[in-house]
Amino acid sequence: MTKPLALIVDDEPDIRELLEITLNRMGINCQCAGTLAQAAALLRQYAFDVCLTDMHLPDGDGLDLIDQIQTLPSPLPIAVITAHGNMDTAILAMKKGAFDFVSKPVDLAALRQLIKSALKESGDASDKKPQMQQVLLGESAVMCEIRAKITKLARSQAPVYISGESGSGKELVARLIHEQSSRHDRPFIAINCGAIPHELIESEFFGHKKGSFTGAVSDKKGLFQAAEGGTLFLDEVADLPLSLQVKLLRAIQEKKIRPVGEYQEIPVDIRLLSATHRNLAQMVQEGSFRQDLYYRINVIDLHIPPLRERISDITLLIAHILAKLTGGNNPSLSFAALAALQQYAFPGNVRELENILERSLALFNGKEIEVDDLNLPVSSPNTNNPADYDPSQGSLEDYLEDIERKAIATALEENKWNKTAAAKQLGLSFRSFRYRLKKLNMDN
Ligand SMILES: Nc1ncnc2c1ncn2[C@@H]1O[C@H](COP(=O)(O)OP(=O)(O)OP(=O)(O)O)[C@@H](O)[C@H]1O
Repeated sequence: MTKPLALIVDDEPDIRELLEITLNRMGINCQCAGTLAQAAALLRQYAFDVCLTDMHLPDGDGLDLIDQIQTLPSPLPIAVITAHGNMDTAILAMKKGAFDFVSKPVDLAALRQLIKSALKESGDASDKKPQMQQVLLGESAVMCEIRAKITKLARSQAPVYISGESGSGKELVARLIHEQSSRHDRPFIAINCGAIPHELIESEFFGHKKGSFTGAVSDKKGLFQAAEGGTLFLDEVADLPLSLQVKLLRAIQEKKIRPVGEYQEIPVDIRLLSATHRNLAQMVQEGSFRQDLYYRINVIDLHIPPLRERISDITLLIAHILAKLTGGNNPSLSFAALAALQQYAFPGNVRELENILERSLALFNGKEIEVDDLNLPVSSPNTNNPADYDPSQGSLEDYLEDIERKAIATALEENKWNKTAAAKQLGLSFRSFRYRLKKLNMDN
């Protein structure tokens, strides 16, 4: 088996040597460069598996090298070495696509861990990825973009902050990032930060030592350690008490935790993902969420739009949810029921759609799900859609045709007028799509 090859870029010969010896001991061959120009020459000459670079170089900085590596036909994981405490540079580097960072003075154990993860990542890119357990459905342009982003983000260690309304799919997105990452064979630990009593939260996160407080009858590992090597998903991160926010910030910055009642810090290797349906930026302004923590967890921001803003995804979601609930024996939905769902604002997003369909299955006549079976609350019309039906303005048929025309026009536009793709997005066969175009005089 050929040994992996690393590119080390640092202008200080002593550091280059230390890094080279450390990597050689891990069975990794190295090429070293003291400047950006030398690094560029080596990148043209060799196929590297990983790159480790200092930030300050005589002819530029590490960020330039990140840019350069992103333009390679198959970009390799690049990690940056930052000055101690300079998290801003580390964040900037990760925003630009760096895999991870390590701060000076370089902790060799942390460096070895980082290099192992990076090599696993570059190896996994060519290996077969695991079969996905979950799917993020939706053919709207925004959902296609989110899927592409997930694939890209899975290759990095950068903290991702997933925003979006309740039930819009934030946890699903977090699981997908984990499943597609090199950490997929390690734990994915999801914590609902709002569900843990404040007095227990520190011990839940970081663990505790026996006797450190009443009730601590034995040593206990916390969730950070449970997620070792994997991903920690902090759901409802806005609910974290301020006292824990300081400790979390330290854990992220130092990549170390200290269990309650313990003197020694323990290194931890986790990928941090977080989410909330609340407006975290506003909470920072109000002083109820620490600004420094906000910047650390929000290195990459991924926003999931509410379902009412991607109505074209509804048909696909309905088919998927009904198949899941009925084991593939999908009942059909009347046209009016579908139109009613397309008109609905879904304050609870996809989770609410799941609940509505589950309830309707208990109520429908066994043939077709009708509007009444949906039991939709009357108070939440979708303001992204045409106004409520008013019989004085025309027949129901005209009204429904209008909705259909708008849905088709949107799908065509989103798919750059590709009819096959538009039909797929709407969950229609091509034949039925063509028929509708003709019926609505949209086929010219
Ligand atoms: N695009 C999608 N494709 C398939 N299923 C989805 C999609 N979006 C959401 N779901 C499903 O909807 C349900 C709610 O999603 P999820 O729990 O990820 O939402 P959330 O935003 O994390 O909610 P909360 O803010 O309440 O924690 C789950 O069953 C999830 O699998």
